[in-house]
Amino acid sequence: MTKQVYKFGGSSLSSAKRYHAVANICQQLAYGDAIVVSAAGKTTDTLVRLWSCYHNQDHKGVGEVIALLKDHQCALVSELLGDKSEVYAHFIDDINAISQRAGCAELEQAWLLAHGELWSARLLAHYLNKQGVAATHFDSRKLFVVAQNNLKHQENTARCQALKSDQLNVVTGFIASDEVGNTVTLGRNGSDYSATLLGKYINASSVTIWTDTQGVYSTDPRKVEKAVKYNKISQQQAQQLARLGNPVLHAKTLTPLKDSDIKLVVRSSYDSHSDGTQVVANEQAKAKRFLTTLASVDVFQLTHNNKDSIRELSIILQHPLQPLEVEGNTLLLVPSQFGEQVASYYLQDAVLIESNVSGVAIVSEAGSESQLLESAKALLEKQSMTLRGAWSQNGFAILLGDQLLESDTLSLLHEELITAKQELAVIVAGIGNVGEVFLSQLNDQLARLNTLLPVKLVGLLRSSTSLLNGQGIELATASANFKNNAKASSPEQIIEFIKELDYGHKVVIDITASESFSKLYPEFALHDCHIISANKYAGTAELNWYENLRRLQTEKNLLWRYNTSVGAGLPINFALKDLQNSGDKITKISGVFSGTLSWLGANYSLDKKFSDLVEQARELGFTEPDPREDLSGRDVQRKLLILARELGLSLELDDIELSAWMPNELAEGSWQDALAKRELLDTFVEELALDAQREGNTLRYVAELDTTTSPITAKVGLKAVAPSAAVATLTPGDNIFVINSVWYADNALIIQGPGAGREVTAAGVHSDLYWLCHKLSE
Ligand SMILES: Nc1ncnc2c1ncn2[C@@H]1O[C@H](COP(=O)(O)OP(=O)(O)O)[C@@H](O)[C@H]1O
Ligand SMILES: N[C@@H](CC(=O)OP(=O)(O)O)C(=O)O
Repeated sequence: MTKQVYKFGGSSLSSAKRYHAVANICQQLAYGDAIVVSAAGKTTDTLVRLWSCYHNQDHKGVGEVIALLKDHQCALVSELLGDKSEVYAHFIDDINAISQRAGCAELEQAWLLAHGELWSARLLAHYLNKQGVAATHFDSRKLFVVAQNNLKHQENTARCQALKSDQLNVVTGFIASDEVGNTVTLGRNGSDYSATLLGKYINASSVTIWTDTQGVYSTDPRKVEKAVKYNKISQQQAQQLARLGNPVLHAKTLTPLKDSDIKLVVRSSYDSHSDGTQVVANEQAKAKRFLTTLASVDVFQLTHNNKDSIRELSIILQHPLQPLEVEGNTLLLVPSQFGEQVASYYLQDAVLIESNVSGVAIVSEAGSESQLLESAKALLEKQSMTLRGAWSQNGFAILLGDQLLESDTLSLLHEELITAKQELAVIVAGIGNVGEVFLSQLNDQLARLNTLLPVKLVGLLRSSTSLLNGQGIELATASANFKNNAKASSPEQIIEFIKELDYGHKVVIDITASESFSKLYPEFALHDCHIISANKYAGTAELNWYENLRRLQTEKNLLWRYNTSVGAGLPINFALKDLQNSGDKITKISGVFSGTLSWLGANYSLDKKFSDLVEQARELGFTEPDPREDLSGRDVQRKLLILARELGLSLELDDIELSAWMPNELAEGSWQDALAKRELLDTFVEELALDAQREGNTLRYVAELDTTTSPITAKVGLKAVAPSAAVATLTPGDNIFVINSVWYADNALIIQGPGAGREVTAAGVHSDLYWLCHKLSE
C-alpha cells in the first residue's frame, strides 16, 4: 500500500483551533501514513530565546521565558485534552527538567530545542486518539541518525520500519540523533526536510507540506497583497528560492526527492479544499518569477573557489550555501548568524566584505537576470535605497542594502518586475451566438490586452464538447479547429484541465445560459480561476451558495465580472460600483431591463392584438423560441436581483415580487398550446391597457427597486406610466436603467441603449476582460 507523508508546520499548530483543523485533515488520512510536526507556533523561537538567556546567564530571562512556554503549552493542552491529562502531566515534567538543568548549568542546546517538536507530536497523537483515530507519536531521534554530519540513510530506512501500518504515525520534525544518541537538529525550518527524508525512508508516494499560505507565491503574500499563487513550480526554482532563505520550503527539502517519484505539494491547512502548489520536475513547469527578501546576511569573498569547502561548510551549518561568481570572484552569502562560523572555517581564505546587510533576490527564467537586476536597481535607487551590492547569476539576481525592504517597496518591485510577466489563460465557455462574435473580436483585442499582460486562449467549451490546449489555441483558426478537433468532455475533465493549467492567472468566460455550468463556479474558484459571466444563474443563485462563492473568491483574491448579465454591453454594473466606490448611496433603480419586453411595450397599442405582436416579435427573432420565457418576467427578475446584490442587499430571487405579462393559465404546455388560448392573453393585456389609458397612462414592463421603503420594494411587472416618462419614450428594443442616489436624488442618472444583441454583448464581455487584465496588471 502506498503511504503518504504530511507535514504540519508551526503556523498550522499555533492554537487549539488550528490543532482542531489539523486533526480534521488527519481524519481523512489512511492508517500507515505519517504526519511530521513542527513546534507549535513560534515555540522554537521561544526556546532559542531561552537558550540565549541561559547562555548569557540571564537567570531572570530564563524564568520569564519558561513562564511564557508554560502559558502557551498549558493553554493548548488544557483546551484540547484537559489539565488532568497524561500529556499535561508529561509537559509539566519536561518543563521542570528544563528548569532544573538550566539551574545547574547542564542545559544542552539541541536537546532544549527538540522539545517544541516533542510536545507537538505527543499532543497531536493524543488529540487524534481522543477523536477516535488510532495514532502513535514517534521521537525522530530514534528514526534519523546522523554520523559526522551525514544522515545514515540505510540505517534510518531500517529504523523507519518501526512506523505502524494500522495507525497514523505522528513523527517529530526538525530533530535527529548522533551515533551515541545525542540530540541534533536539522537546521531552522528543518521539519520540511524531515518530511521528505521520511518520505524517502518509507517509500511514500507523496509528501504534502501544510502551511498557512495556499502554496508557493510569486512573493510573500503577507507582504504583497497581489502576490500570485503558482500551481506548479520546478524543483530547480524551489531549490533556488530555498537556498536564498525563503521560508516556504526549507533549503534541503528537495534533496531526498532526487531520483524519486515522490510528489511534493505545498498546501494550506487553513483552506484544506484548495489546491496547493506542486513542485515538479524542471521540464514539467514553466520558469516563473519570484521575489524573496533577504534579512541580515554577511557577504564573504573567497580567495579561491573551492566547491568542496562550500559543500562541507553547508553540511556543518546545515544550511546550503549559494556561491556567486562575480567578475572572477567567488562570493558567499550567509545568514549573519553563521558569520562567525564561516570566518573561523575559512580563516585567511575568506574576506568579509559586507556584514549584516538586507535586501531582495529575484528568481527568474534564465536569460532575464541581468535585465531584471538593472530594472530593480533603478527602482530601488528611486526609492532612495543605497545599494551595497547587486549581482546577478544564472536564474537569480540579488540586491543588498542597509535596510529590510518594506511592503510598499516590495509591492512596487513585484508590480514592475513580476506581475507584468504573468500570463492569463482564457477559457471561453459557450461559443454559440455571442461566443462566436466574442472570439472574432478577440483577435483584434489581443494586441490591446497584451500591452497589459500576455493573454492566451487555452480552452473552448460547448455543453458537452471541448477543445483544450494548455499551450494555447491559435485564434485565427479557433472555430475551424473546434469543429474538427473538439472532444466529448465531462465537467470533471474540464476542472482537471483548469487545475493543471500552469499560468499565473486563469479566467473562465461563461457566455452560456447554462445553470449547470454556473454550478461549477466554486470549483473554478478553488482552482484559482477568475470568472467573467454573461450567464445570470450564479449571480441569482440561492443566497447561501452565492455568498459562499463570494467569500471564496474574496479569500483567494479572485475577481468576478458579470457586466453583461444585465443590460448586455451597457455599463450598468460598472456605474453602480463606481458610484458606490465614490461614496454615493444608491436609493432606487428602476427601468426596462428586457429588449424583448421593451419592443413589445413600445409597439403595443389598443388597436392591436397583443398575441399577434408577440408572434411578430418571435418571427423577427426578438424573443426566445418560446416567448413565454420573456413574458414570464423571470429574466427581468434575475437582472433586478443581480443589481440588488450589487448594492449589497441580501435578497433571494423570490424576495422580488413578480407578475408576468400573461395570465397564469398560459403557463402550461407548449407555446402552440398557449397560442390556442391566445384570446386569454389578448384580453388580459387589453384590460390592463384600457385601465391605464383611462388615467392617461401607458403600459410598460418595469423593474423597480426602492431601498428607502420599509421593507425594501423589489418588484417586476406591468406598470401604467405617464407617456412622457423615460421608460415610455424608449426606442423599441432599448433598455433603460434609471438610478437615483444621494447625489442623483431629484434628477436621476439614466443609462439607456440596446440591452441585447450579439455585437454589444460580446463587446461587453470584452470590456470585462479588459478590466480584468487591467486589474491583474496593476
Ligand atoms: N513566495 C512565498 N510563498 C508563500 N509563502 C511565503 C513566500 N515567501 C515567504 N512566505 C512566507 O512563508 C510562510 C510559511 O513559512 P513558515 O512560517 O516557515 O511556515 P510553517 O510554520 O508552516 O513551516 C508564510 O506564512 C509566508 O509569510
Ligand atoms: N520548529 C523548527 C522546525 C520547523 O521546521 O519549523 P516550521 O515548520 O514551523 O518552519 C523551527 O522553527 O525552525
